[in-house]
Amino acid sequence: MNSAGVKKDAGTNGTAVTMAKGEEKRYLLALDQGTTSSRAVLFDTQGRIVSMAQKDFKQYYPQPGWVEHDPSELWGTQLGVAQEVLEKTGVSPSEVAALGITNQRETTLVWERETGKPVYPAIVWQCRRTAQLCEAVKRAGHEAYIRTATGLVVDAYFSATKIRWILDEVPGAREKAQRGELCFGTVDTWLIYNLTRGRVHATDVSNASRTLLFNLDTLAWDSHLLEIFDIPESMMPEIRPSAGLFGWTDPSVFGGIQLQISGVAGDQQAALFGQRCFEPGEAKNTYGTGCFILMNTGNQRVVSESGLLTTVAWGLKEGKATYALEGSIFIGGAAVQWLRDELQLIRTAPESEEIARRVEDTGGVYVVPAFTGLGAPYWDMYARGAIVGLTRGSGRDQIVRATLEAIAYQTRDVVEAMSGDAGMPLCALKADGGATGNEFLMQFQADLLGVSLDRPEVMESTALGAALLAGLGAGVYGSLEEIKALNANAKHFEPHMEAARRDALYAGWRRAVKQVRSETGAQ
Ligand SMILES: Nc1ncnc2c1ncn2[C@@H]1O[C@H](COP(=O)(O)OP(=O)(O)O)[C@@H](O)[C@H]1O
Ligand SMILES: O=P(O)(O)OC[C@H](O)CO
Repeated sequence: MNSAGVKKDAGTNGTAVTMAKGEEKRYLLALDQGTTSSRAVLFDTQGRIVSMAQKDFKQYYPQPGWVEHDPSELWGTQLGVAQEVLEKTGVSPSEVAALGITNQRETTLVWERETGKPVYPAIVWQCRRTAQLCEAVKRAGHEAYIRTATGLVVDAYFSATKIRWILDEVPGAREKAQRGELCFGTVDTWLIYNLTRGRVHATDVSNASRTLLFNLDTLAWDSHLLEIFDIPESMMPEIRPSAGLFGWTDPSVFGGIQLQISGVAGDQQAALFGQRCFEPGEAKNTYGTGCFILMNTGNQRVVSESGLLTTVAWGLKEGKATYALEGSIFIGGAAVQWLRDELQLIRTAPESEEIARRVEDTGGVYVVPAFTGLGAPYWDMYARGAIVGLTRGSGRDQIVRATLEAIAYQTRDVVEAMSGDAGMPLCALKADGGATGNEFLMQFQADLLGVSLDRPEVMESTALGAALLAGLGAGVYGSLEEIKALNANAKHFEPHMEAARRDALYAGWRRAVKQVRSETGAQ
């Protein structure tokens, strides 16, 4: 590790910056710009959390199905927490070796290149306003090309139709874009632009791979896709590896000190990196409101037969990428919120664990939380939730337990699809996210998959991933092996369930899912 401060780094304009002798660069600062809050986490170079700060910001729902964020609030809250975490720990920015950025993905911003003024609010990944535009793109026969080139599906989730919407609907936007006066960016790009006071317009390969405009083979913007979505190439940021120098923060940002931004990745990919899933077949599941499962597939871009997404996990060198398969589950921890808020069977989320443990099993009860349809591998948007297998003896304990188990069953559905697509079995699962506090769920998950599950001590995998990428990009770490060797204490859950019981339980889940499928989805 190179933490002593006598090395020379490339400065703002490629000039050499020499650190003062004896000045220790002992910290890495991660900015984690999420869907509901901005966080800053300060790590030491061993990957341990020193301190963190978090601030929520407002969600805007201007019409049913529309979701927006205020770009100045994203930047303002993110800057605020970054400054706060340094102030409250008394760490000087000069002790920070590098800054990493991770972010909610796909969310789309368009601003004026010269002034930095957004032409419209940020259109959030959850926003459905461009669903019809997606239908039109499919009707025009572009679906097969898009799926092959991008590894994604034609859906309002991704950035391309959101950019197109802004160009079509904001008066004057298309003309300005054609004159090269507008910049598009996902949230990482917006933060980099502001941190460097407009000097850098760039993104990393993992974020680029979520736009529907990026070609997974050439690792560049795809001119045919830009044509399909009618987006001028001049708006697009430069694409860089996830680790390496993006630029230096403006002196005005951190009290006269310039920090190098040297790690950038979308939040799910950063979590995969933070969990050190560096080998093909290694996977992580983030158990939050929904669940996001990513499996490293190495330098092989796997085309899914089961509707999973192919995405760039990260790129560590120009022209190179590590790929991943991604499957998302719409309702994960949200099912526990439903138990608490709608059914009022529990008072707090952690209470679900104690209640689930009161019974040996659910007595054949399955909860299928298809509240908003079923995602991968079913893709049945008309399926709806159900509680099946009720008997006279079924009560609160069984329903609570079955709800937690449903999170594990859905994970197994995705993992099976992934292993089939990738032709490689899952070797172990790394877990993070709020619901991993539930040890009943963690053990049941290991049992149901028949593989071990690790829950790291440092729960902030996303921020850690950004910090480690930044450390790698800044030369604090020399290799992935060095990162792997850092202390990564985890609680380990070994599978204990017999295979016959595991299979019988899972078969029951598959039958329950069948019962909730819509006629359209079941065909
Ligand atoms: N002990 C617990 N048992 C089960 N679910 C939990 C527990 N603690 C939190 N959760 C669930 O985890 C989710 C919050 O996790 P978090 O990672 O903060 O989500 P997000 O980042 O999606 O907002 C909530 O849906 C909550 O119901
Ligand atoms: O901000 P999060 O953690 O909800 O993550 C959002 C995802 O990146 C959306 O694809």
